[in-house]
Amino acid sequence: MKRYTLIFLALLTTIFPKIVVADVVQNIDASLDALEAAVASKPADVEALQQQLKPQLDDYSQQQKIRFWVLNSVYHIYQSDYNSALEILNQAEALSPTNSMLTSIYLYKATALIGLNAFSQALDVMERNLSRIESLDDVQLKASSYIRLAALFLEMEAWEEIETYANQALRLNNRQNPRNHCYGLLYIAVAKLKKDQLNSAYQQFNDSMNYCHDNNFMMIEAMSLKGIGDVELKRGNVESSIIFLEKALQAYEPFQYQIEINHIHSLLAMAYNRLGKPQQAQYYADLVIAAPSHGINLQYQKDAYKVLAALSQQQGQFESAYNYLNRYQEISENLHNETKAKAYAYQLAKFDNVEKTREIKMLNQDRALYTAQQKVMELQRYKESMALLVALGCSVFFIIFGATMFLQKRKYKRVSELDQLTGIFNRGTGQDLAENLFIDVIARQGKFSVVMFDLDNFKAINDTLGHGTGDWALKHVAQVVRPLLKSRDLFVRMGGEEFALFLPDADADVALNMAEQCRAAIEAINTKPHYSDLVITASFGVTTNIDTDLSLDPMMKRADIAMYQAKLQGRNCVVEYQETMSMIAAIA
Ligand SMILES: Nc1nc2c(ncn2[C@@H]2O[C@H](COP(=O)(O)OP(=O)(O)OP(=O)(O)O)[C@@H](O)[C@H]2O)c(=O)[nH]1
Repeated sequence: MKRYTLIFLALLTTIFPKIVVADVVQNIDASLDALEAAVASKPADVEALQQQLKPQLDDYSQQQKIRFWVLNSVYHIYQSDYNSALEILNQAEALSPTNSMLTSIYLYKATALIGLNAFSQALDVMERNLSRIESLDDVQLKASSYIRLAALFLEMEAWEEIETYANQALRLNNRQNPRNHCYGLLYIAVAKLKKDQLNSAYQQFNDSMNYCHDNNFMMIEAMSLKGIGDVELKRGNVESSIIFLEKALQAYEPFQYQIEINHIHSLLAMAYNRLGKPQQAQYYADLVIAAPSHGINLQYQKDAYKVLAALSQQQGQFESAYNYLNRYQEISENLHNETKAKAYAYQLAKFDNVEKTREIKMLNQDRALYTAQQKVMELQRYKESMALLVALGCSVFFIIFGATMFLQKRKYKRVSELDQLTGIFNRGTGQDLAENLFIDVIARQGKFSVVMFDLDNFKAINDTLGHGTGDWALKHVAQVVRPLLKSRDLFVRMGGEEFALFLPDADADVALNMAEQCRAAIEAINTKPHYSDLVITASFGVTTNIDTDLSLDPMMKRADIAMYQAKLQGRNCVVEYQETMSMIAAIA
């Protein structure tokens, strides 16, 4: 049994919640309570109890089964049968234990592994448990788990870790659970004593002694008393040391905690020897030597042999002094080697573990770096695709914008080219287009005719029926003329109530025919539904190109003269231009 295993196992009662549900459950729990008590204090009864309980296992709930197996494993740990303990704990772990029970299973596993000096594996288990503990939401469960972890580090004599986890537990526990607080204070005190921080160790033991006394944790109070006695002895306050050690001895009486009692005996032997009280020193030293010579007892027996050697020397019994010293030397060497081996194994395991942690940390850093790089690349890709998207969007926008602009422009161009009232070409555009058409025709030496017409008495329409009626008439004139034209013919509103037709490839007959058709169509406009008194007619002047015509100007002039002639002839008629008409026009 390792030095502090008993302290750790003393925590056992914290791990099993007492469940009171039904009679059967209660009976099973009561049996398990009995087994637990036997494991802790009556090892002789354990096997019999186990044989009694095993046949009923089928009636157990899952958690009761787990409790049974864990108690079983603890018994094996007490018996130093660590391999069996590990086997049973693996069995219990596979049964889906609760969080609290799983913490116990891990810690008992670590205890068993420490027992086997498998420090690296023990640390592994403890690490695994630690990461589990850290993710627990239940603060109390977390605090209890830290306390048990500190107890396990006590077993490994890892003083720094004890302080770390005990402090952690105290902080989380926040004095809520007196047991956790009590054990936390004790562990910190032991760590300080082992680190030779005697003043703070004294203070800490004092705190744990008072607190544990007030909260009825008598065994921890007894351990604290022993701790103070130990500190006082180391500080040279021998009388005070004896007072505390005697008190501790008394406090341990009810528990019959033999290993602890042996320790106190060895401390008292040393204290009385230093105080110059050989009889008492001899008495306590003999008690220690009488205890079984194994495990932690050897540590105490070593100290006792040293005291006995000193006492023999004082009494002049040099031979026995020599023998005691030899024994002392022998145990010292063994313990030293064991301690050295243990410290070496532990440091190695710790180093391995630190290395592993460092490696994991590095791997995590690499992973973080890789993830960051991926993110940057993703961002880059995102940016690129965004840029592409924006470029594409811009292109689409500009295409749409361009097309819209083009259409708008075309629309405005057309609007600007057209007469708004009638929808046919206005004078400017119509004349330009007609010029091009004319050039094209004369280039081919073809015929080109111009027809000009003007609505008759339009002023009267406006004056009598209003401008609206005038507009209506203008629109309907355009409407009836347009369908009569060929595709290349141009229909132009020259201004007011005057229109022109530019007819490519049309000789005089074609043009006259066209003019006549238009005239008839205008005259035929049905005005009745709207304006009963309205009659719309137009006078037409027609001319066709001659060899001297190099542009439309002279032709338009001639068509205009012919149209004037049509007005003169009584309106609503078609007149072809004649040479003589120029002279009449000139006279007029
Ligand atoms: N309702 C309307 N009237 C217009 C428009 N443009 C010009 N006019 C009118 O057309 C009339 C032209 O009158 P005149 O030049 O005297 O000729 P007319 O009355 O047709 O007489 P004749 O040509 O001799 O038959 C004027 O009263 C103008 O105001 C227009 O877009 N709408």
